[in-house]
Formats: sequence, C-alpha cells, structure tokens
Amino acid sequence: MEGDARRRVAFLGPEASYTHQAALDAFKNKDVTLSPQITIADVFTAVQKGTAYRGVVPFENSSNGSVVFTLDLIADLHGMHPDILVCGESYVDVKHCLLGYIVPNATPADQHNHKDKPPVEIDKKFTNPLAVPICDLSRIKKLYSHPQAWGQCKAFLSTYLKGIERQDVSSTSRAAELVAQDTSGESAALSSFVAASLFRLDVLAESINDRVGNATRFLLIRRKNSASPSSTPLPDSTYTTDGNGSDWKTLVTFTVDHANPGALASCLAACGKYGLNLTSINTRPSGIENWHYIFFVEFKGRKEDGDEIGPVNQALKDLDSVCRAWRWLGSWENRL
Ligand SMILES: O=C(O)C(=O)C[C@]1(C(=O)O)C=C[C@@H](O)C=C1
Repeated sequence: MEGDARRRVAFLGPEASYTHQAALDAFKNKDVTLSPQITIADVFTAVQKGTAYRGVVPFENSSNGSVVFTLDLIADLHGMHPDILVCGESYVDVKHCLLGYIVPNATPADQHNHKDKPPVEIDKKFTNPLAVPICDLSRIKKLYSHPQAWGQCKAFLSTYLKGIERQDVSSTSRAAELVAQDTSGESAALSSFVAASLFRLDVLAESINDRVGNATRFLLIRRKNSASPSSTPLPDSTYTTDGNGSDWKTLVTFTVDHANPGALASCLAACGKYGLNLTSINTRPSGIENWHYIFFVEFKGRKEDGDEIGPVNQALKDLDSVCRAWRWLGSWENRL
C-alpha cells in the first residue's frame, strides 16, 4: 500500500451520509483522509485493492434490519473481496429529515395542509410522535433516498406523502445532492440534518423516523494481513485499543447441507458448547442453488491468533466438522 492509500479511509458518500458520520466518529483526531465512494461495493473494492486501508459500511438498522448489500458483499459469492475482514463497529443515531426547497409564497402547512382530513391514527408500533411538516408538501412529485431509509419512516410517508414516486439512490446524502439540483420544489429527499446544510436545502420536516432511538450500526473493514510495520504505524480507529479489551464480537459465515436435518442446529450448538453468546444471525441466498442459504452468525468472543486456544477457536474447530464450508470474517471490540 502506498502514499496516501496508507491513511485513506473509504466510506459510502458523498459527505453528510450517515456512513460519513460513522467514519468521522470512528477516526476522530486521527491522521486519516476520508475518501467518499459511490457505492458500498466501491468501499469493499477500495479496501480489497489497497487503495484505502480501512472502509466504513452500514450493516444494520435498529428498526429496519440488515443492510442486504453489505451482507452480500461480505458473503462474496463471486470472489471479488476474499481478503476483507471486519475490524470494528460504530453506532450512529439516525434522525431522518425531509429535505427540499420551500418555494416562496407556497401556502403554509397550518393554513392549507390536511385541514379537511380526518385526524391521523398512528399505529402503536411507531414510537416516535408523528413529525408535522413545516410547509405544504403538495408540490412534491418525487422522493429520493437510500432504500434502507423508506422502511424507517413508514408512518410519515404513508400519512403525508402516500403514493408519491420513490427513487432509490446510493445514499441519503446522494439523495440530498440530487434534490438540490431541482429548485422547482417538486423533489424531496429523506436525508440528514447535516446534509441540509451541506447541500443548502430546507428542512421540510424533522425527525420523521418511526421509532425514537433509531440507530444504525456500521462496520469498519480492513484487508487481511494489512498490518503496518511497527516503525510506521497506521492510524487505527479511535475505538481500537491495544487489544486487551475483554468484550469482543466475532462474525462467521457458513453453509450447511440442507438435506441433513439438524445441520444448522449442530452449527449453532458449536457456539453454545463454548459459552459464546449469539448477538445476531442473518441469512442470504448462497448462490449455490435455489433455496440454499449462507448463514451469518455473530457472537461474543474473540478468535485468538497463533497457537492460542480460546473458546472461539474451539467453536470454529467444531464448526468445521459440522458445516459444509465456513469463513471467519473478523473479531473486533464491542461498541454497544
Ligand atoms: O445513506 C446513507 O446515508 C448511509 O449511510 C446508508 C444507510 C444504510 O444503508 O443503512 C445508513 C443509515 C441509515 O440507516 C440509512 C442509510
């Protein structure tokens, strides 16, 4: 790895994405260059190729679940990123806003908006009091956002923007960037407060996510064997300590023989046997054949290097004898 790449951290951009906020937090006060990428796949590629020495990608949202793009890139069905390991995590509070342009002379919301409509009944599962738009939204013909965001703002969207065309884009900040190019007031983005000031957009409604405490977990990724010589240490994330922390997480993926009853149970039992508490489990199509899956299992504990035999190493040994194929995807310090 050369020159700038040694200090470059790739993240899902453009600036003002939530991933950018995660990267800023993870590398606070570190001598790094944050490098925006267009897609999550580009972040993986930059780290795999060594044009960046760390990457930051979204992994899961507290109310809307896993980011499937990231799961598929970790699964690496096409062998494009075989050397990627997870080396950290970061949590960011996600308060979505509706961003656009308030068109001068448009009727204010309280005079015009919804006055003939019956009171809105909010489904009890949405814990955030429904945000009220600060202006008339009837001009809006098109909405832009990252696909993860729609599912986090269902109540607001179905109440105030029902039936409006939605366009998926690569990030919430990209959505804001696109909306900023349409001064007609007919486009709006689900994006962050930070993006409003960066792209000089008006906040049309604030905190429109369904759940109070909505948060997204991001993963920090690195390339296998990318440790620097001790004479020229690379800046690691603010979080990573000298490795003496006691609370760790580990991610493994594996496939099982679906024809074998109890195959998945045997794999999970390998964790239980050594007291490894599961923290998340996901599946995605394995790409091997239809209706066959790859499992992503995350648990508390750390794989030891070299000849050390800790509980994670023992569980992985057992896993090897009961699953079809498996990969260790990294161990990192728990930040929750
Ligand atoms: O679009 C962004 O701003 C991102 O950083 C991506 C992402 C995600 O993929 O989950 C991150 C946080 C929010 O949950 C919505 C979108």
